Amino acid sequence: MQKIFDEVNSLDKRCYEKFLLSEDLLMEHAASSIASYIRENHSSCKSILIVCGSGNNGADGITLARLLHKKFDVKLYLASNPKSSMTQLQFQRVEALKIEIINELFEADIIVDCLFGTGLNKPLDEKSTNLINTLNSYNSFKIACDIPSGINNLGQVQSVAFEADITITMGALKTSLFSDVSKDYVGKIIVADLGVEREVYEVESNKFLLDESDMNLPFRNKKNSHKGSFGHLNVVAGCKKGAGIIAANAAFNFGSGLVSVVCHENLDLPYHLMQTHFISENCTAIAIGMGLGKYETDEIRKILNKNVSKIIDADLFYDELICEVLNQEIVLTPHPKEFCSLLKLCKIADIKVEELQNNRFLYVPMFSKKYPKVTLLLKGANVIISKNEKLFVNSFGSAVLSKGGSGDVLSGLIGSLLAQGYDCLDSVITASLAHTMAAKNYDKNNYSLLPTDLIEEIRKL
Ligand SMILES: NC(=O)C1=CN([C@@H]2O[C@H](COP(=O)(O)OP(=O)(O)OC[C@H]3O[C@@H](n4cnc5c(N)ncnc54)[C@H](O)[C@@H]3O)[C@@H](O)[C@H]2O)[C@@H](O)CC1
Ligand SMILES: Nc1ncnc2c1ncn2[C@@H]1O[C@H](COP(=O)(O)OP(=O)(O)O)[C@@H](O)[C@H]1O
Ligand SMILES: [K+]
Repeated sequence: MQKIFDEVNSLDKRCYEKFLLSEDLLMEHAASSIASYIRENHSSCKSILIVCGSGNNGADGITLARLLHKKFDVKLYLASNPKSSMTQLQFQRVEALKIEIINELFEADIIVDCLFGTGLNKPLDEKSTNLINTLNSYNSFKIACDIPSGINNLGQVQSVAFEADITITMGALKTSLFSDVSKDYVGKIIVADLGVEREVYEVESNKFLLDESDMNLPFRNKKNSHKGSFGHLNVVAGCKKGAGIIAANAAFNFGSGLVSVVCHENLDLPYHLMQTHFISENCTAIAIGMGLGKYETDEIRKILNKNVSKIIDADLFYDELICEVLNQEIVLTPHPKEFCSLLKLCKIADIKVEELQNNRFLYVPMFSKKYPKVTLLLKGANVIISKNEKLFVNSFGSAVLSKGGSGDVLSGLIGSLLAQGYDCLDSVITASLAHTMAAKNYDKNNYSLLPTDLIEEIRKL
């Protein structure tokens, strides 16, 4: 996993003070990383348009122009006059080189966006909005320097933002790159070193971006085993029985030794799933909430108080009963609307989905601070997983998963790992990664995935 930071100004400052690196040197490395990327990946491109603002993000762009001058046909567009001292210094250097400054935007082979970086501190004016809209309308290959212009430090986009194919971000990963909103703008993200290795530049952090290698699949290492060695998951099915059956199916395919669907009615289940009318005596984990609908409160309360691992999803986030179990070591997997209801029920905030989506990295820690024993997975384009003080982002998901039933598969995967003895956080991290990797491996198209296709891909991981 890789560290993520809410801000990096203090890390830049630490480089000046602790390692005696100058701002000029850091900037040279920033620009040099983009130059190397272009030389290595787009050597046959001809024209490069670098669009610069008045601050140090613009200064990165002006520096880049100097580095690429002559090797490529570089044109600089200055959206405003150089303001910061570094921008002015870099500008004097390109003036000495007589690099061409243009006043009209054009569809170059590559566009590098150096308009605003981490210094964006107010909404874009009409001129910047139009400029970014024009750049977005071009078919050029688009590179964002540090962060796509228009995304602020909270990962919000007020009007428009540069739609990058790749973001080359300076020094370390920033939280703002991983809001759900940002996902449509950042493209691929790579980190550029700023004169020291990343591990030297970075300090401690409690936020992490998950890598594929953080997925710890349930391989069966024990030779002397039987079905009971790999747990027994009980999936409680409610009025929308399909949800429970999908979850149960996902769980069985992810290694749980036994999976039973708990339902008062007799169900027509696939042969590998068992049915029980009440929670099994020997169950090692319970998945509940998916498609639950109306249920007898006392019965649910009894299930929620059973002393086994639990994953709670969907309808239970609208029921006050949930508040009774938030001091347990449990897993909760709400989508944004369900999380808003949960926040309201536990008196943390009364907000609309839009407010949550604009501030996911604010409300998730608020919840975890109040309920440190709960492992929370907030669904979304970039899934956020949080336990106690630590927060993890899974950015591998895609719109392939925007389908009814995708969340039920996820609940089943988490339940499966809980049943097999994983702790809550490990279950959620591995299940979430498996869920998104499986979706990534589905190669037909990005619209037709069925829960059964997703489960089929899980089988192949
Ligand atoms: N400090 C350092 O050592 C380094 C800084 N670097 C670059 O510096 C950037 C940060 O530079 P700055 O702090 O100068 O900030 P920016 O270059 O992001 O922009 C800030 C400037 O734009 C103005 N501004 C902010 N929002 C605006 C809006 N909506 N409309 C019009 N003007 C607006 C500000 O008043 C300020 O003049 C980073 O993103 C990174 O690209 C890198 O070169 C790495 C090293
Ligand atoms: N655009 C997207 N990018 C990444 N993941 C997505 C996207 N859309 C949906 N998902 C994932 O799909 C799942 C949907 O879950 P949910 O909304 O509970 O569906 P359901 O209840 O119908 O099963 C979540 O894990 C969510 O993170
Ligand atoms: K930028």
